Amino acid sequence: MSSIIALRDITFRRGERQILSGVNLQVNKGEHWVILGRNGCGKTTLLEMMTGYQFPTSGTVDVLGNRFGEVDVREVRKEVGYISQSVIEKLTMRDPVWEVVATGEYAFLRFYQTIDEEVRQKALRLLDEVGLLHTAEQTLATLSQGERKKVLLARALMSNPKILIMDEPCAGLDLYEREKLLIDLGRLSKRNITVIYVTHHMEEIIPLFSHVALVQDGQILSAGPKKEVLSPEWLSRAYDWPVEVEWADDRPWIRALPGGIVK
Ligand SMILES: Nc1ncnc2c1ncn2[C@@H]1O[C@H](COP(=O)(O)OP(=O)(O)OP(=O)(O)O)[C@@H](O)[C@H]1O
Repeated sequence: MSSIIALRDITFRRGERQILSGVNLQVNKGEHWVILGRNGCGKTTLLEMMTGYQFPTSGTVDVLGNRFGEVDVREVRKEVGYISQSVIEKLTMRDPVWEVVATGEYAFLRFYQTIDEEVRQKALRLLDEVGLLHTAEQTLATLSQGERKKVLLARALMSNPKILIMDEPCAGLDLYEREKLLIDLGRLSKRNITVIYVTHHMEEIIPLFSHVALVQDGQILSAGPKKEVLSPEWLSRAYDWPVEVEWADDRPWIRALPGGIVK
């Protein structure tokens, strides 16, 4: 099995604060992972290790066979799509939607250069795939939160990434917008792409996902095939709260039990 991402013996310190310790996580080809854990446990920091935006204090990070620290991280990043609220905040709300998507083709925003017709057509095709072709000429500002997330997905796919990393893409979406976005994410199984997904909501773990990592206080509490990891025992430990898990439509649904803290 070939490794897409391998984090080995990672520790990450910031001043006095130990943010990650003893983290080992391997993502293989054909797997799609969800990372879960309480606020502040280190999920986003783990994603930053994978994208090379942070370097570990000790340990190694290999992405697509490249060891960070030994290669030009910018080259590796071309193969990695990233979707998060911070990416939306960097986009210009006054730009037409098709142009926002098209700029995903380039490693930088090309304010002063014209976009090739070929690139424009590809952007329109991807917009069509997420059901937003009719918005192509509108400005990004006129779209709903859910539509903006879909634009971000189309934009991330412009560069044909091998890995797609998503940090809470469904945050703030209503049930309708969430389900529509999840349908688009489900279609990623047809692409040769590895998905890494951070969320606080178990019901977003659609059948696409094969594996789950539970993070607690900067350590991996449990990691492996989703049905093994998403047990009431592991989840109750990860969230310090007793829970029950029910599977419906191959998605886990969680019920928090009354009664409080598990220790
Ligand atoms: N620059 C920094 N300096 C010190 N501590 C930091 C810094 N950045 C993050 N941290 C700490 O590292 C811990 C992990 O942060 P991280 O953002 O990875 O958590 P998270 O699991 O993604 O949280 P959330 O679910 O709330 O988004 C937090 O306790 C945070 O306060």
